[in-house]
Amino acid sequence: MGCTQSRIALPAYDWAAAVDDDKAGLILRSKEPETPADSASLSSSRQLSSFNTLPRTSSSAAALRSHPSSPYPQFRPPPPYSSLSHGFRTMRTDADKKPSPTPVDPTSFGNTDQAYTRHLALDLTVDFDRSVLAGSVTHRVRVANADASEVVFDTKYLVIQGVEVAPAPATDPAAMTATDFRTVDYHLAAPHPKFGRALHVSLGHDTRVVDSEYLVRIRYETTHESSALQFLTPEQTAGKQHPYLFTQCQAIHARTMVPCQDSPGVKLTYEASIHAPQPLTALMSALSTGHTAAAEGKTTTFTFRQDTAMPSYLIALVVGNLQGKEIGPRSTVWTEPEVVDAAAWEFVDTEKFIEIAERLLTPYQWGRYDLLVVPPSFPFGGMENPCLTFVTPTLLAGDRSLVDVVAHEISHSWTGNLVTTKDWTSFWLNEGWTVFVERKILGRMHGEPVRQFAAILGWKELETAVRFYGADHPFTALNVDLTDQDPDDAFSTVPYEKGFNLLFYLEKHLGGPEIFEPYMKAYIRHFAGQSISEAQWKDFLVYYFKEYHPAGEKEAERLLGEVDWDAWLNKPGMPPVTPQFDQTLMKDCQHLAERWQTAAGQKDQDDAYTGFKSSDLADFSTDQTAVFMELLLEADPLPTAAVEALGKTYEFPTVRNAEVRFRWQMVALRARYIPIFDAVVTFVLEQGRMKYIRPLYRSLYAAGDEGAKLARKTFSENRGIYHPIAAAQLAKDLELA
Ligand SMILES: CC/C=C\C/C=C\C[C@@H](O)/C=C/C=C/C=C\[C@@H](O)CCCC(=O)O
Ligand SMILES: [Zn+2]
Repeated sequence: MGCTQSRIALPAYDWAAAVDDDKAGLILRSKEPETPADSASLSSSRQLSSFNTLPRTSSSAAALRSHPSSPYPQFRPPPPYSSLSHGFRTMRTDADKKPSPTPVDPTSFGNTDQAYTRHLALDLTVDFDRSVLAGSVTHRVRVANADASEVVFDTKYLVIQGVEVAPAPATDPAAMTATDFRTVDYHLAAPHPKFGRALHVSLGHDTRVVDSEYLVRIRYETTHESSALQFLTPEQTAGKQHPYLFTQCQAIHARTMVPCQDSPGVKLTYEASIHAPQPLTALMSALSTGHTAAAEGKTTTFTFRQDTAMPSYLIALVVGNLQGKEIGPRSTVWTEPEVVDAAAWEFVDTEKFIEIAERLLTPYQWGRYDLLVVPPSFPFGGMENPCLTFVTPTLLAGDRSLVDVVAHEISHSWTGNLVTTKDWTSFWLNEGWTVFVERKILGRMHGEPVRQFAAILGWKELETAVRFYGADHPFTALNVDLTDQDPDDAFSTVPYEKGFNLLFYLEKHLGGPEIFEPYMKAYIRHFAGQSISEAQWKDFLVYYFKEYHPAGEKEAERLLGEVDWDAWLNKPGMPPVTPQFDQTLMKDCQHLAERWQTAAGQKDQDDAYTGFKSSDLADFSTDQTAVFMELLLEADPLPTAAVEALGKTYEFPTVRNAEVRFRWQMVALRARYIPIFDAVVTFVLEQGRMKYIRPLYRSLYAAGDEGAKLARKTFSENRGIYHPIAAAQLAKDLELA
């Protein structure tokens, strides 16, 4: 069953008032409430706040009022706070105030500098018999340029059936219906192999006025090629009784589900009516506003609203036999009934993560934070769909050891979903920031050595990626040229880990967490609701530290001047600075890996491995076991006897934890250990998370003739079980594309 929540509009935060209040001493003020709901939320939200951990420079008080030299004329910087009180609402994200249409996005045809979507309404029927979505989308389009004669949407693998346009009702900016729709000409451009077909819609009116708005209704259907959608047969689900559908729109698959300006530079709100066969439940990346069963008892209509502006890649839908179990005051975990208890147990710390993130950044903006455990073919660890994060069941380790992915997706509620990269060339702005916040959360939960150790594991994964591509490969730079490139092809751990390391380095270099954490809040507050470029990110960082660095502007300038920005942002390969991570948790991993390598070097000695005991790993965390195995993967391949001893000593062949199982199989494949092949095939057919299946298939493919044949055969015979995004990448990996 869908849940129903009403959304309370948040009062806008008034920086100027905050400055006055700050000077006066203690209280932060919001603007006068605009609605009774605002008033209700405001009365409970005026709170005292402790602050000013960061001394101001002498000029900063004046700067807070007006800052003519600022590259941000409207910017009134926040006072730095050491903590945020719960219930204190800082901002409202409002597409009206902060439209950020981009004139240019290398991966979108949207003419967003001319006309851009502010809101859209979906009305879709889920047809499991034909495996399509069918219905309409209505865009509320705002004219940004008086010369705009058309609006251009992205489409790929869609059947467009008709387009109508009407002037949007001016009296009600939220109204999505009009009586005077008229059919207009549209034109589908020739298909681009990666980006699909631009849909040109004539606005059809003689007078176009900047800021005027039109409703553009497009009737359409998806097709079997629509790569955002995976329809599962009942046999592919845990319950085996009902079909299932889920979507994955990042990076540029939203255009295969709905005609839209499919650029992260455009933020929109949305509403939806989804008609699904009974007894299935539909959920979206939005708040549920109810559901109604049709009179004839065959379908249920589920309705949704997302009132916080977000980019198209965050549109998400799931339809299946879903059951929810509450795991926190604003969180329910949704999954098939067969796994709901296990999922609720695994993710019990969700609320703690959200609260830590709120203290680090700003209050949670999206109302609900629900989790959906998707069937095993989900191609990623998690996807940060607002209000409803999608996660892979490979996180269900039974010991809560893999929930860092949930901390990661929660962090995206700020970095990525509130503050968004304006195009995919700076994907690291989403991911590097999110890994940074995720590890801050883990550090707050489990201590600084755990954060540092997670960073070491990340560094190892970055080294692996750079080794894989080659140190001069353009995909190993933070900024990637995506001209004529499908972002999926450029996707790797690099933006995650190199981006993290840039922020980790800056934090230390600029004076440590006491100085950097207030900047993190300021960054979110300043850019919330916007899509930004890397240049905007950097300008604000420089501006902030020159204004607020406790050692003064000159020292801040000196420190910032020492950063090799070009190497960090534009050069391929490993980062220009190698971080000194805390080694507390690393030493034991290193020691154990060295012992194995020494033993493996004594090739002819029968007793080379007798010194190893299962207790070697008894005190290791999952991350430590993973790093131990990463160290083995970095070194020369182990001899067969060592692989056998390793598996026997630590019982790796029976371990279910996906991170350990994956690395064990990688170590064995690296050694071309043929007895592992069956287990690898079992694992790659059990789940479709690309983090595991792509390296495993590639390694099997590289493990001699037998391995190569088996890899191709396994994939060819089972291609249908994989998500279209994963299947496309695997076909390339195995040279079958
Ligand atoms: C430089 C690359 C430019 C753009 C890439 C943008 C999107 C890539 C696309 O393939 C989608 C990625 C979605 C990722 C979702 C979740 C990840 O955080 C999961 C990471 C891997 C995992 O844990 O399974
Ligand atoms: Zn992420």
